[in-house]
Parts: sequence; C-alpha cells; structure tokens
Amino acid sequence: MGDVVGVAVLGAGHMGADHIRRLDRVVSGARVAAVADPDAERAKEAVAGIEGVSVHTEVAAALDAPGVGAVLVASPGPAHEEALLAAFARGLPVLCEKPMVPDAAGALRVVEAEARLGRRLAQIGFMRRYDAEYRKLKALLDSGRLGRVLMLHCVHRNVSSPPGFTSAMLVDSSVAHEIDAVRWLLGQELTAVTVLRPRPSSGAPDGLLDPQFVLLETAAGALVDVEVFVNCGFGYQVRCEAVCEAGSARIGAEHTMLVTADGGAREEVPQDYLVRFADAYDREVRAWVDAVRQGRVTGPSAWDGYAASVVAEAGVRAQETGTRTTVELAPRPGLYYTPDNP
Ligand SMILES: NC(=O)c1ccc[n+]([C@@H]2O[C@H](COP(=O)([O-])OP(=O)(O)OC[C@H]3O[C@@H](n4cnc5c(N)ncnc54)[C@H](O)[C@@H]3O)[C@@H](O)[C@H]2O)c1
Ligand SMILES: O[C@H]1[C@H](O)[C@@H](O)[C@H](O)[C@@H](O)[C@H]1O
Repeated sequence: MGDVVGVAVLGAGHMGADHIRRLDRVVSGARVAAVADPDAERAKEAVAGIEGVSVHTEVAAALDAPGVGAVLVASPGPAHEEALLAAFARGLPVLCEKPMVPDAAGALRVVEAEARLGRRLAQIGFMRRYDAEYRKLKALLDSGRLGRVLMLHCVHRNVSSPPGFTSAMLVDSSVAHEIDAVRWLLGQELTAVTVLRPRPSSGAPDGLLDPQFVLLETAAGALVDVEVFVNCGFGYQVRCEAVCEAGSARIGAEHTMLVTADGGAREEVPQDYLVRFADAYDREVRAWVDAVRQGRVTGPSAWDGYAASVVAEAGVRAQETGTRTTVELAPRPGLYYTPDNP
C-alpha cells in the first residue's frame, strides 16, 4: 500500500459532511486534506476538530492545496462535470457522488475526457453495489440457481424530499440508484422507460409529482418496476424482489430489530439513507481509498454514470410526455470493457 491519501472533499452538505467524518474516523489510509464549499461556514463546521485541513470556497484552490492526492465530489449534481474535468486535468483519482452528471450530454463529455486520458480516474458513488444485501442478491442471480430473471419489483421511499427537489429528480437523482443497481445485478443495459403516476400525495410539496411508478425494460427482455415515493413520511425503505424462472428472492424488508412488548410487535424503520446504507458507504469509500493507494480505480465507472444519466434523461422525457421512451447509448469506449463492466 502507498502513503496515506490526502483527499479534497468538494461540497460539505449532508453527504460531504458524512464522507468527511468517514475519511477522518472510519476509513484508514486516508485523511481530509482540503475542503471546498461556496458556503465557507458550512465547510468549516464540517471539518471542525480535524487537523491540517485547508478550507476553500473555490474548487480549484482545494484541488491545488498542499497534500491533495485524490478528490471526493459531494456537491450538487449540476456541479459534478466541472469538478470531474478539473480532477482529470490534474490526474487526480476521484470518487464522485451520484448522479455523475445529471444530463446525458455532460455525462458523455466526462466519459470522453477520461477515455482520452486512456486510464480510469473516476469511481461513481452508486453505493448499493457495496451493500451486503445487494451483493448477496447479485451472487445468487449470478449463480444461475433461480434461472433467468424475469422481473424485478423495486420500492424506493424517502421520508421527505429536501428543499428544491424537483419532479425530474425523483427519476434522475432517486431512481438513478435503481437504474444502476439493475444494470449491475442483471449485467444488461436498459432499453426503454415508461413513467406513470398516481395523483400526488397531499404530503408532497405543491407541484411535486410524488409518487411515481417507473417501468424499465432491459436488453434481454426483463421488466423492472420501481415505486419511487420521496415524501412518504414514514421511513426510508429500499426493497428489491427478483422474480426468476425457478424462484424469487427479496431484499430490503428485514432491516432492524423486532421488538415484542406490551402485547404487540414493533420493527424500527430507518429514517434516512445515512442509516440504511451506513455500511455500504463505509465499504464504498474503503474500497476507493484502498484502490487509490495501489494506484488503481475500481467500482462503478464513468461509463456506468453515463448510462444511468441517459436512462434517467429518457425517464424524465417519459415523465413529461407520458409515453414509452427508448434509450440510445453512445458507443462504449474500450476503456470501459473491464471485469467490473461486463
Ligand atoms: N449516495 C447517496 O445515497 C446520496 C445521498 C445523498 C446525496 N447524494 C448526492 O450527494 C451530492 C450532494 O448531496 P447533499 O444531499 O449532500 O446536498 P447538500 O445540499 O446537503 O450539500 C451540497 C453542498 O455543496 C455545496 N456546493 C454547491 N455548489 C458547489 C460547488 N460548485 N462546489 C463545491 N460545493 C458546492 C453547497 O453549498 C452545499 O453545502 C448530490 O450529488 C446527491 O445526489 C448521494
Ligand atoms: O440524493 C438522495 C440519495 O441518493 C438517496 O440514496 C436517495 O434515496 C434519495 O432519494 C436521493 O434524493
């Protein structure tokens, strides 16, 4: 293993602050060397008590700060393209939160820039690939014991959406996780999207189309339905059931302790992703740091980020037009034919 990696964290909001804590206290082999956020107070608060961190309001200043050898991008999606290209220009490995770049044209520019470098620098933050339950499901499906997958039924519920969350973001920020998980679980590209919606919940902010029902079609003819409901009010729930030719398998239902008392039984429901996927984020960042220290980059690639953005963009069009929308991917550069990306 190489030296301890100095990481510049871009964005010190919910995710950025949690990753800063993780780099500082959970994952060995890395340290937070710099942080950038236009909100300097937020950045200072996120690194309070951590020694040797420089605080910046400009991304470039953080990337060029002494001791920086890698970048973790946790700014809002629309800021990711610029951050990724700036990291590539400096030859810095980068872990970029999802969505890699929300619009497909911008995502393709990132893929093309990395392909021109001729080596991978980016890992995309699709942390479900590091979740123990998802990994177990993938191993079972890969084993062939249940035969071919015919359908996946997915549920993705958040207690509430943050301010500024739009109807499009239900697809390109939230369902982005299912889009990636399905591509990874089945090893197939997605070919078409349809979005239907019931009447909006009265618990959703005015004008937000929440919940939605997203139907994905895969290249080999499987169908995937996703209920996405980001103001359900009662808990953070992520479920997936695979229905196969010789059996079915379900993850995500049994997550916490079942308490039986006072003549009843009660199961706690996690209230957010930081609880439900805590172990997955730890494993994701640990895998990234370990790879960086060995001079490698593994995990979900910029191609995976691009493919997710194309499908999500088709989903947003499908949401607006109410029609089935097909997905067209650009040719995949040779760089992305690796064991991680079948
Ligand atoms: N993997 C997951 O489960 C997961 C969970 C939550 C959020 N996310 C992703 O993480 C990213 C951040 O989300 P969040 O919930 O932390 O948002 P947030 O709004 O809480 O924080 C974003 C922070 O970035 C700062 N910022 C804005 N523009 C910036 C720029 N150009 N450079 C640096 N910082 C900038 C903002 O001031 C803010 O402090 C998003 O891409 C989001 O989709 C992923
Ligand atoms: O940015 C968040 C994050 O990606 C969560 O994992 C997801 O459950 C939310 O719906 C999304 O808004």
